[in-house]
Amino acid sequence: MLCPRVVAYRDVTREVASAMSKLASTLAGVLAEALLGHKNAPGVERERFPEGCDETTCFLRLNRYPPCPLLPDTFGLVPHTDSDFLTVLCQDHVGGLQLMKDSRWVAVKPIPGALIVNIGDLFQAWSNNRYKSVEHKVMTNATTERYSVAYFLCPSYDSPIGTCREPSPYMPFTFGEYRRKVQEDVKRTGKKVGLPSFLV
Ligand SMILES: O=C(O)CCC(=O)C(=O)O
Ligand SMILES: [Fe+2]
Repeated sequence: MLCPRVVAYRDVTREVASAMSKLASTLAGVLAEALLGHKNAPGVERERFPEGCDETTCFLRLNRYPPCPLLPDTFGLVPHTDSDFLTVLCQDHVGGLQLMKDSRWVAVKPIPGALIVNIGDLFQAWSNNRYKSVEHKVMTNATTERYSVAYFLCPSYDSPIGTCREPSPYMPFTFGEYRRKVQEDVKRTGKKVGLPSFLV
């Protein structure tokens, strides 16, 4: 039998996941429509976009960043882009998230109750680069532990990512092929190459 505290956490997690999931798919549908210029274009219905995403393929991650008093400027998370369609992020009051804007790192100020939405690599590919996968990182705090919760909107591994309009600057690929290539590139070069590996 689960203890009452575990049950309470599980129920809260379920509620948070369900709210973030609704928000992520609604936003993805709206952003797709904005590019296609009309609702329910052939093969792209707001409720169905992105195809292949459901509760078995998307996931929620709890990030914990312990305080780091000895070394200032330590990464909690190294600079990266997310390998999904989009990410809905909830951060606590501590701060530390930064994103790349106009070649400079900009701190994302925590606002109580606000969610952050980051475009991921798959949306950049599908949109033919109209939407940009944002590079971001997390810096640790010397004295205070930080938490964030991230919901990743991703499809099944066999889902083709496709494009909003041909010709696409990218070769056709499935999410599984993308993930494998990212891992291969990391092993080979020490870092994620991402979409440039799929340019035509
Ligand atoms: O903790 C954060 O604010 C960012 C988390 C993140 O970028 C990730 O989980 O991919
Ligand atoms: Fe991220």
